[in-house]
Amino acid sequence: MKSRAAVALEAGKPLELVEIDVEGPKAGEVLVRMAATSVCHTDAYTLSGTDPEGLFPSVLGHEGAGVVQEVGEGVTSLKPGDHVIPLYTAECGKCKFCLSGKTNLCGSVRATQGKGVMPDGTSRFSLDGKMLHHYMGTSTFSEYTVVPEVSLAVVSKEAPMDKICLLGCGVTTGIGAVLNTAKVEPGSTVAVFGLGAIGLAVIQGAVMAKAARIIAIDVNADKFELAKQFGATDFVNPKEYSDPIQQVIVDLTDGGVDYSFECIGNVNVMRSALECCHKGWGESIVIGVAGAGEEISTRPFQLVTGRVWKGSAFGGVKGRSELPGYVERYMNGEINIDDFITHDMPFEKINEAFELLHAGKSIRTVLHY
Ligand SMILES: NC(=O)C1=CN([C@@H]2O[C@H](COP(=O)(O)OP(=O)(O)OC[C@H]3O[C@@H](n4cnc5c(N)ncnc54)[C@H](O)[C@@H]3O)[C@@H](O)[C@H]2O)C=CC1
Ligand SMILES: N[C@@H](CCC(=O)N[C@@H](CSC=O)C(=O)NCC(=O)O)C(=O)O
Ligand SMILES: [Zn+2]
Ligand SMILES: [Zn+2]
Repeated sequence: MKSRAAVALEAGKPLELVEIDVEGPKAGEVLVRMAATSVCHTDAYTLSGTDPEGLFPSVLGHEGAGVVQEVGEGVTSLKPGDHVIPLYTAECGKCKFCLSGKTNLCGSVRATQGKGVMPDGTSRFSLDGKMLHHYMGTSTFSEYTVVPEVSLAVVSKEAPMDKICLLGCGVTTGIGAVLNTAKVEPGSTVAVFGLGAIGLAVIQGAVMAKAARIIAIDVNADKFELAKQFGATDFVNPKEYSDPIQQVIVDLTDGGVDYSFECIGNVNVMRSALECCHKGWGESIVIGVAGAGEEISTRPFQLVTGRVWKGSAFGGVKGRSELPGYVERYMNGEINIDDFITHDMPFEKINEAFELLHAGKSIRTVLHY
């Protein structure tokens, strides 16, 4: 079938709006018609060419929601008409990871996902007869996409897809990093580096966890107003200080924070986020994604003296079993998604959405198919 899509033909170039060919679902696969998608910084990162797993040409996009059109052979947990959120972190429920009880990472489709193909090693997308790669197992920048059954969460049909698409990545990642990865306790002091959708969702999670003090840090002061609305209590622009930012935060907090979150993807800030943690117990959670060849460093003494460095993928959330609950919590007002959406546009304006993100003018732009 034909499908409207925005294709990443080459690194560093705008997406091309074209009609691609999409093959029907094979065994264990599902054809989904996307209703809405948003642009996450990770899409921009891959498009920039710095993602070591980045492949071109490809159909990017991983923050979306849609409706099942057709299921492949052997698919039993979904049917046409179901509303779904594609998951870049699958949940098969059977692999070593899923059975460990220790992680939300799933091993069932991750290897082929990273190679830009479906689990059978082939692609369902082509343009003028030339194969296009899939992306993150989701490829939400095509109106029709094919996704493994294990990479789809079935959610309520009552929920607006142009809002809950943000649960496919940004909102869930930030809230989950606080509640599942850090397990922030009431009364804690929290520092959040980077106030895009991920950082704002961390702030929302910290409020849910009843943190006493939430320090919002960004080099773009325009981000502070929304951070305040989400519940941040202190605002720090590193550009206004000559001291290293970790020293500024340590001085502000009588020795450092209980928890810090890096929501940028900058390895120097990752170091600052660790070093602003309190001696003896402070934990720093890396959420940001850094480019090929980038490495983190600190003095081992920082860890010897009790600071902990951790990472978080999709907020530690198991998508198939837990995302329907996130949707319910949005529907009953416990989770705020609406305030992340600074722009709504038709899908055809997707390159404008990337420009707004790069310029620091948007939090999330929702694109409507
Ligand atoms: N681990 C995971 O599961 C996930 C990771 N990510 C990653 O999280 C990061 C954030 O994503 P978004 O919120 O979509 O990005 P964004 O671009 O909307 O937000 C980044 C924010 O960081 C700020 N910033 C940049 N340099 C800074 C510095 N030196 N100090 C302080 N603030 C600075 C920017 O002004 C901006 O407000 C990206 O690296 C993305 O790839 C995103 C989703 C899931
Ligand atoms: N391809 C990248 C990996 C980037 C990465 O870490 N992705 C995050 C999600 S980012 C979403 O916006 C993640 O969940 N990672 C876990 C995983 O299994 O990929 C690279 O190679 O650096
Ligand atoms: Zn994302
Ligand atoms: Zn699994």
